[in-house]
Amino acid sequence: MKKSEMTNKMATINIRQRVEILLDGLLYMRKYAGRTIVIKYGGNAMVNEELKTSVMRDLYLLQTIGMKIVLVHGGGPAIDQAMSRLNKPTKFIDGLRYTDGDDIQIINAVLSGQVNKSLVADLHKIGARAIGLSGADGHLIQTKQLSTELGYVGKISKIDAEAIKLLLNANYIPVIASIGIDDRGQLYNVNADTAASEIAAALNAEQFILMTDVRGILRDIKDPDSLYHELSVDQVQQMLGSGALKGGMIPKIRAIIAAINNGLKEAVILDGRVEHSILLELFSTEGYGSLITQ
Ligand SMILES: Nc1ncnc2c1ncn2[C@@H]1O[C@H](COP(=O)(O)OP(=O)(O)O)[C@@H](O)[C@H]1O
Ligand SMILES: CC(=O)N[C@@H](CCC(=O)OP(=O)(O)O)C(=O)O
Repeated sequence: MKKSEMTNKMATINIRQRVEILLDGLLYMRKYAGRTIVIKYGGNAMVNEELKTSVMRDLYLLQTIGMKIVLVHGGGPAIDQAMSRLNKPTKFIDGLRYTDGDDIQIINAVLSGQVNKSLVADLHKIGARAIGLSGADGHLIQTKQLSTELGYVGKISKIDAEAIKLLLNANYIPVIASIGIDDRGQLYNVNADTAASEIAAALNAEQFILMTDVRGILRDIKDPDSLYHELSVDQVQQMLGSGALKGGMIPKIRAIIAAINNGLKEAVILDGRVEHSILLELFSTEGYGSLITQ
């Protein structure tokens, strides 16, 4: 066979494969069309710029094929950097950052300003329409003080999802920073997993995806192959009690349990370091991360 014939044959196979992939995907596109998907993005999964653009492209694709995408973000590493530039010590109590009167100003600037607008800019760069909000806008994330010990760390008392719905109906991707506000206009620092969980429940989302820097829930934290593909909410509750989950995984699992108790069918913990992990999760029967079900 001549070289040009070989190339033509390979091109045909590639096109065939592409068509088959599209047809396979159709089933899932129909499943999620018009449905709301809340994605929590933050931590170390958000640090790599190339990966960040790739995640934004996946979100744009999902929106283009008819899903309502809501992006809720944290930015712990960006806050750490700002604090260290300003020589401010950082203290965590049970995974939550002690936040004094100065800190909340810095954290608001980093999350609502720097991180939020950089995600909006990334979405804009690839052609998506996004609008950045903090939880203070449209009194979206209404909070009270969680405890005096933690300073200005907020406990969510109510989500007013009106602004999100307006943006989704106008075909924007809302990008939401995890800052809360109380009745007197005081801002609060809110854990982004918790904010995303409450927003997912308020929107009655079809899917709640938490992107992080591990494959999902691991039996042995040092062994990425020990991934739990599927767990029930009772099983993860037991794991919380037995100490099998540590550090940042604890607020994540608590957020998932709360979302499911508030009526969500399921949630997924997904590896934000792997390109297109969202598409691999949503467009396959096997999934890709750890699925937690009712
Ligand atoms: N059983 C477990 N399976 C997976 N990760 C775990 C487990 N227990 C603790 N972890 C830790 O939780 C971390 C994820 O939480 P965190 O770093 O706070 O994420 P993010 O910054 O994305 O919010 C993982 O990097 C891992 O070190
Ligand atoms: C109260 C509290 O701890 N708030 C978090 C908010 C940011 C966050 O949750 O960011 P990640 O999702 O990147 O971890 C913090 O100050 O780090």
